[in-house]
Amino acid sequence: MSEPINELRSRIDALDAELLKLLNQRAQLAREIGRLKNGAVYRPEREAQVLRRLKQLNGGPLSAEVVERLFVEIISACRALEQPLTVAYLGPEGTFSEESAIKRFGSSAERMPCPSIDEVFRAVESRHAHYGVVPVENSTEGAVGRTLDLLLQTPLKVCGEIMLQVHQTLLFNGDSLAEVKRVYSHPQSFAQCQQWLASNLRHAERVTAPSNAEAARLASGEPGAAAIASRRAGSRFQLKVFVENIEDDPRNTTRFLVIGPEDAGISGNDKTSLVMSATNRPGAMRDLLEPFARRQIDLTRLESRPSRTGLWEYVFYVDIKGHREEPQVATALAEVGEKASLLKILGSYPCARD
Ligand SMILES: O=C(O)C(=O)C[C@]1(C(=O)O)C=C[C@@H](O)C=C1
Repeated sequence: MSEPINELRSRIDALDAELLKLLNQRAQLAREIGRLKNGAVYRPEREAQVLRRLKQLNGGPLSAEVVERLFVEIISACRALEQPLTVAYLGPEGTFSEESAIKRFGSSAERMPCPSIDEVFRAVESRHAHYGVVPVENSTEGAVGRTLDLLLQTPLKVCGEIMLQVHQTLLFNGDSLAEVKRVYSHPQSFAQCQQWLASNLRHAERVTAPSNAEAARLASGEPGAAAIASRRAGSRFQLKVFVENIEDDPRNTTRFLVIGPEDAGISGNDKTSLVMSATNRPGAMRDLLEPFARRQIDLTRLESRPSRTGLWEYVFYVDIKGHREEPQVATALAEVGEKASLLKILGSYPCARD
């Protein structure tokens, strides 16, 4: 090996030794914090602040995204020294839900795949898992109705959101697209790849599966079968990545919520999720939202769902900017509470995008 490379490598060795020492010092401090804590070990607001600060400090050449990924792992390892956490998600392994759970909790948290969104809620409610990760909306396909319905009923709180750019991959072990006789996928993924399928796989039979990972599993055992799923699912079931990024909208993003026993403290850039309903009279909804408008509190989302208590009655899912404990937000919420026939505060949590 050439002299300059050896010289650079020995500098890397020295830095690695220094990094290792510093990482263990950090882990030791986290452990001490863990001993002083009463209550939850996981503090979403603090983790959001740590990541935000580091991304601001970052001078490169590492990108903000890489810095975030590295420090999520460091925090994950430190957190696990305080207490090992179990995170339930919509399984099986290889789903986008699993990817989003890793994106937030890192790989030192234990993961519990669940067969349905209902089971994720149940696992956290029964304390078999500390936290749960559930999909709530997709930028192409809209709301995930089951999650919204369960949020209305659960005693759990929303303590985080995760935005995941969803890239769909055609996984196939053959040699050409002409050999694909059947495609397995989840209905949401089919919907996200409609144009690509219409132009490239018009003649293949489409078979829906309960999850993308299950689609990959089915395709792996059947010659002439392909799956639309994540790369992760492909490597889990030994399927070749045949075509990448086949989603119709390259910005295709799914938003997930983290549910747990408590919501998050104030991080300085937060959101609050609510469900509310108004009596059935003209202008009722406008009146309910007025306390937010008057204080210039941003609404980032408004979604209606049948209330299931009466025909043509609706509940409204609203996300606002700000934390429920911030004075402006707290007084607006109190006003809304007086007017609404139902107001449930689902939780406050750090915004996923700063
Ligand atoms: O600051 C804390 O409360 C810690 O426990 C430390 C730490 C970290 O590693 O930075 C770990 C877990 C918490 O969720 C937040 C931050």
